[in-house]
Amino acid sequence: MRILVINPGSTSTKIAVYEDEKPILLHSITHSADELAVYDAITEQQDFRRNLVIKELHRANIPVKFDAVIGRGGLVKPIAGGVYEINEQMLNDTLHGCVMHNHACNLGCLIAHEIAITIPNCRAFIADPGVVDELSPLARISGSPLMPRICIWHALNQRAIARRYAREIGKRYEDLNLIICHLGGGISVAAHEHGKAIDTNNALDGEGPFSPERAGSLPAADLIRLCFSGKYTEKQLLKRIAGKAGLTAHLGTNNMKEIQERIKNGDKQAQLITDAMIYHTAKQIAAEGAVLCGNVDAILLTGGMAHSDYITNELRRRIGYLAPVYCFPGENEMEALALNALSVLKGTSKAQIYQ
Ligand SMILES: Nc1ncnc2c1ncn2[C@@H]1O[C@H](COP(=O)(O)OP(=O)(O)O)[C@@H](O)[C@H]1O
Ligand SMILES: CCCC(=O)OP(=O)(O)O
Repeated sequence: MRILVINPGSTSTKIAVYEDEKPILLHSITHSADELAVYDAITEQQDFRRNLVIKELHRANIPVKFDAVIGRGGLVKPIAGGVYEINEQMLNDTLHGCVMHNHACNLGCLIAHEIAITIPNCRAFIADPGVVDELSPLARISGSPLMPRICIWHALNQRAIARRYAREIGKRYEDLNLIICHLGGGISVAAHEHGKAIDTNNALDGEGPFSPERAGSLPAADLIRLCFSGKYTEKQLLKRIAGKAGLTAHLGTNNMKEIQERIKNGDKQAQLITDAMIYHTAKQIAAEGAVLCGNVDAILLTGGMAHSDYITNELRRRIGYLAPVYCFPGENEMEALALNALSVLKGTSKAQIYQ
């Protein structure tokens, strides 16, 4: 079986082709904040990112002929984890959903569908999208009944890393209590209690630590004052929450490798802002420790920034008291998506229907 995997992130587009379990292509294209700034809405990037996928397949001499195309799932309605067949309802909710969130992962479903319909007998899927919702009743309650908490997080990678860690230590994910911190374009920190993510910050909409391109938690009253100041449009202010926020707002780049170079060259501001991001991330990890009443088997650090020894060592210094800390730099998303699609194609599992 040949499977095409498409994973659009806020700072990258990742492409893979699998021949059953074996990757025959793994490729990641990095996008600078400037390159993406020309697009008003994320959905406007569909042609640009689809063309990158097709170009890469041509470059690698791989014909556009697959048994399935699977994309990173978008921000549709809150759903249970698992594999979903892409359908009209999902496409519609991705494009015009009542709670449409502007994030690159929405393109995963749109591009997977767009490519799959050009290939005879090719199925199109998504798996474990960022709206997988397993929050506990307590976690849903915020201080305002007008705004209950919801979660938008790196469900796919967190679950894949959790299962990988459990396998490595010879245990079941369902028997462990884990705190997993994904350090990507956004940062999500979740408390996994016996295989369920019972609490996580909303990594997109302004909750938790700031990140390469997210503001994280902000002073709410100041935000309201800014909204009514007449100085900004709604679109501009939403960009200040996700897109032109966090490291991008403070330092003009979402690229942590570049920021580390600046720090090496003595840039004190870059050092201060990076340290602040680590500080707030550590606080979020400690908060998830309280969710698990301190019964934490391990803390797992993953995502692109987990490649940085400076960041992981500083996090370890601050939260190592809570549980042993292990690093899984990068992500396991491409393999997780491919194996999810394969298991449906082989009939080992069934694709769920999005409604
Ligand atoms: N080797 C590395 N060292 C430090 N930071 C890195 C490294 N590789 C990637 N990053 C940073 O990780 C962040 C992106 O993480 P990633 O998980 O790929 O994000 P996304 O999927 O959200 O696009 C960026 O800030 C990027 O610069
Ligand atoms: C969909 C929310 C998870 C997230 O923040 O993803 P990125 O780090 O890829 O932006």
